[in-house]
Amino acid sequence: MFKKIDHVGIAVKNLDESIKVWEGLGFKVEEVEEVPDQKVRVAVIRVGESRIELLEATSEDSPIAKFIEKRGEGIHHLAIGVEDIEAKLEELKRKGYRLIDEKPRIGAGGAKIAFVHPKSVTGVLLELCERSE
Ligand SMILES: C[C@@H](C(=O)O)C(=O)SCCNC(=O)CCNC(=O)[C@H](O)C(C)(C)COP(=O)(O)OP(=O)(O)OC[C@H]1O[C@@H](n2cnc3c(N)ncnc32)[C@H](O)[C@@H]1OP(=O)(O)O
Ligand SMILES: [Co+2]
Repeated sequence: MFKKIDHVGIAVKNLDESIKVWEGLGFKVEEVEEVPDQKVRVAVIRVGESRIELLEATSEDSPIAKFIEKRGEGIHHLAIGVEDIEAKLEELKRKGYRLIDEKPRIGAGGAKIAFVHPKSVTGVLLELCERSE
């Protein structure tokens, strides 16, 4: 059911500056994409079969803006690749996990994504991610 660690999301204040930092480390940003539904701009770095997502808020009410206000920059979420996101959501709902998204939404790269509340996952914001690749 779980395919791989799809990506780690990192909340940053300024995407362009953060890209310089991460590329200085030797990483390569593959693409930068805005995801209006999530009020974020994302820089995607591939690392083997996984990705790092640098996330900048595109509005004051973005979840990233609120996160940074409260906790500063840093690791924001863990995304796991799944075969069938609807089936997984059903299962977790049945088991009593607190779902932020009952139905998947469209995320970066057109993936189907859904979040599970950190209060249900030992303090980790968990993202389920189904890609058609
Ligand atoms: C581009 C796309 C993609 O991959 O394709 C993305 O990733 S979009 C990535 C951006 N989109 C998202 O994050 C969407 C899902 N996130 C959300 O719906 C929200 O951010 C929530 C996770 C529900 C938190 O929102 P809320 O308004 O409740 O904020 P809050 O500060 O009151 O947080 C409530 C409690 O959760 C904790 N909390 C908040 N954000 C957290 C995080 N990222 N990791 C771990 N804990 C977190 C807070 O410390 C607080 O705990 P205490 O009460 O103990 O202090
Ligand atoms: Co993500």
